Amino acid sequence: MRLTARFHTISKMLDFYSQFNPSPLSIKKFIDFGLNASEEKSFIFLRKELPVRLANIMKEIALLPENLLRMPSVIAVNDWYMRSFQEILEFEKKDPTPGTMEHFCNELVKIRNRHSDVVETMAQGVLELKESHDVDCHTEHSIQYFLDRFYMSRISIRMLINQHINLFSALIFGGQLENAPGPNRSKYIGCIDTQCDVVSVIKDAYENARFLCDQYYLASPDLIINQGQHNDLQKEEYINIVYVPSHLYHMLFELFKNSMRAVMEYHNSSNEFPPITVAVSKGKEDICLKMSDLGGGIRRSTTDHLFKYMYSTAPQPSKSDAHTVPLAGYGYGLPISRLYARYFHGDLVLLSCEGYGTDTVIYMKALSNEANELLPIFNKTTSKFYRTTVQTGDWSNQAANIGDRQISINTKKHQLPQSAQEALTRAL
Ligand SMILES: Nc1ncnc2c1ncn2[C@@H]1O[C@H](COP(=O)(O)OP(=O)(O)OP(=O)(O)O)[C@@H](O)[C@H]1O
Repeated sequence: MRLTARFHTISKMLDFYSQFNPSPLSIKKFIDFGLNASEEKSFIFLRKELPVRLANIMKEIALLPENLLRMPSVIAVNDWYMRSFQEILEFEKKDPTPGTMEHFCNELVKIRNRHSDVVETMAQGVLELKESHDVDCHTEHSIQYFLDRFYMSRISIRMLINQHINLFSALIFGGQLENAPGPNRSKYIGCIDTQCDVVSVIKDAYENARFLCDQYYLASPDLIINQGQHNDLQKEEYINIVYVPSHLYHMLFELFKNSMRAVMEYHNSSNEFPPITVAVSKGKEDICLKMSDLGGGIRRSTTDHLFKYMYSTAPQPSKSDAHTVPLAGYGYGLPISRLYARYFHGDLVLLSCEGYGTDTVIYMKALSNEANELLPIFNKTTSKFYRTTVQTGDWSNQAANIGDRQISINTKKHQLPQSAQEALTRAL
């Protein structure tokens, strides 16, 4: 097919599939499906659901600011999405024969590998933009909105692909998780651990972060875990959750790295490093993990920026690092961890006291039927968002309200003369 004709067909298919809303699944649904796993059902579901999720987010890529779309890394990411979208559409009308389903599984492995560097590459694209252009408020606002949705969509697509591959790939026996430790295999349904031992994931993440910390600072803070006494439901020794352990590990590892860095830097003149404490509790609604450090805390004015993709206090990685040190210094640790928490309707909240330390709480839904996927939907509201300019602030600090944060801008409004302002202040 000629190139323009093919482009026309893809864009028609994108229009078609983006009309559908993605179908969010709960952890319970993933489990129920996995227990009576039918490859044919999964194939039929995914050959529609994957193009729907891809098309929904690809329509948003097209709405990004022109400057960003022209960055080489963004062009590369866009190209991967186009290819993967097309490859899945090849199965649109095929009969679910064993051969077709095996081919489908192999294609999913190929797609998963193709997209493994998407986070870093997109981050690189944003850096390329920052280096070559002045980024205005509106562009920054759009990028923040987009990246939250784009990365969330990616988490969800990888979840679907991983479940299918883990359950049905001939290469992974018995549909179990590749790296599940031997005796634990039966607890896994795809990549979900039905009895995920929260404390062992905490210890695992701590040990790996501590390894990095020891290498860099030649010392590291100890870990104290408090659990059980806050356990609202049953006074069991170990708190278990039905969850994706790799997601929990990702969040904890990022938080440990941050806390360790803060503790080591804040107490650099002494040989004593206060421990990091993690409290674990199980309530009726949530399982909560609170990590507390005495690393000197964060300024309140900085806290507003911590979940922004365009902010990091760590040095930016050089381009040559992009494939060797994943995410190092992109400043994506907190925003991506919060997406993992929110993906199944949990959350990640940070509260800091400057001059003292920081508490970070991870919330996870305690009930698997309430742990529903949170997915971005492409619709008129989405398109309108990218077109809307930043609104003029209506508080005296001349700030524009943008979602849950504030950005200072210059308003065009005339100010009262100094004497009138003083008179007004006195009158009040
Ligand atoms: N517990 C903490 N104590 C003090 N400062 C913190 C803490 N957690 C985060 N920060 C500050 O927030 C910034 C952003 O953290 P984030 O994890 O998002 O990115 P990063 O650590 O800079 O880079 P990356 O995680 O991508 O390697 C950190 O650079 C650090 O300055």
